[in-house]
Amino acid sequence: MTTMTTTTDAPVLTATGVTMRFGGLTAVRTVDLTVHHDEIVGLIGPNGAGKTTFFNCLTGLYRPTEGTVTYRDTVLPPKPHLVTRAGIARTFQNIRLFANMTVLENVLVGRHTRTREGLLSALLRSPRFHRAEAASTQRAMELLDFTGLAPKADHLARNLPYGEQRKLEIARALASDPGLLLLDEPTAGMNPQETRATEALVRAIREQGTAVLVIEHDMRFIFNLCDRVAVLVQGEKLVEGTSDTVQADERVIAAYLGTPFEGAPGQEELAEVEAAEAEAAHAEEDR
Ligand SMILES: Nc1ncnc2c1ncn2[C@@H]1O[C@H](COP(=O)(O)OP(=O)(O)OP(=O)(O)O)[C@@H](O)[C@H]1O
Repeated sequence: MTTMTTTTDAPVLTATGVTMRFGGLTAVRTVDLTVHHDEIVGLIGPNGAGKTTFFNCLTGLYRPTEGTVTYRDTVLPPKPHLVTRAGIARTFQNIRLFANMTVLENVLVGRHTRTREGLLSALLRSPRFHRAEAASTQRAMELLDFTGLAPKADHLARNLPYGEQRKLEIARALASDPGLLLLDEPTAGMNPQETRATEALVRAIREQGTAVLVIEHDMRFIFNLCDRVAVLVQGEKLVEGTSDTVQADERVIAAYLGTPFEGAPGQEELAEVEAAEAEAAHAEEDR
């Protein structure tokens, strides 16, 4: 298991020079990013900008071609289970629940990295195993309460409406008691009411002591919620700053937000951005 020394003011996440190449394509290029324990940080950018690839580097699904990822004071090995155990949990862009398991069981699955009981103890169904199981169930129920899903604990995950399935993914991720939660498009497919509820949930998660890094295309969600926003374009961090700074940045408007503003970039600059997006779209088609 990874050992770590925890200091209160160290960032929970420090990504340094993270680069990910797939053959000739550099999906993420020397990206630095920090997240502190009390922050909600947004990661935005056009389709194909490298946001999910960056998440995959942070969570050990990909071994970055270059760079390091540090959780508090520990450099993380690129292994998902070690990253989870260290304190980083995530949700995915496409819902990944166990459809035929109950809501409670799905959260219990997320608890396993925090359960120390070995196989032998489980097979013998020792008193220690029963105590651990009861504690896990209690924690899972607390999380279902927290996310508003407790009344549906016994329902099959596949029978939940879409917005609740997304909430369940968050509850399951929280079951590993993370210090940092990564959310990949948590409001995709949600109606405005569900989106506002998710906003409140993310704030509550931060208030409970878990920092959040969130990828989202809903700009109202991002700018309402985030203390800081980083913008990726073609794999590179274009701008990072407060919501106000990022919204007003001409390069971000040109490359992503696309809202007309005074002193808009010239045709040449816009053509460059369109070409960049077309290139990213071709790369996607070629996958
Ligand atoms: N496993 C892979 N192999 C090859 N290329 C990949 C792989 N994963 C991603 N890419 C490419 O890397 C680039 C970044 O993709 P990524 O999915 O990270 O973008 P994104 O910003 O998350 O996009 P979206 O907002 O559409 O989810 C794209 O050009 C994509 O085609």
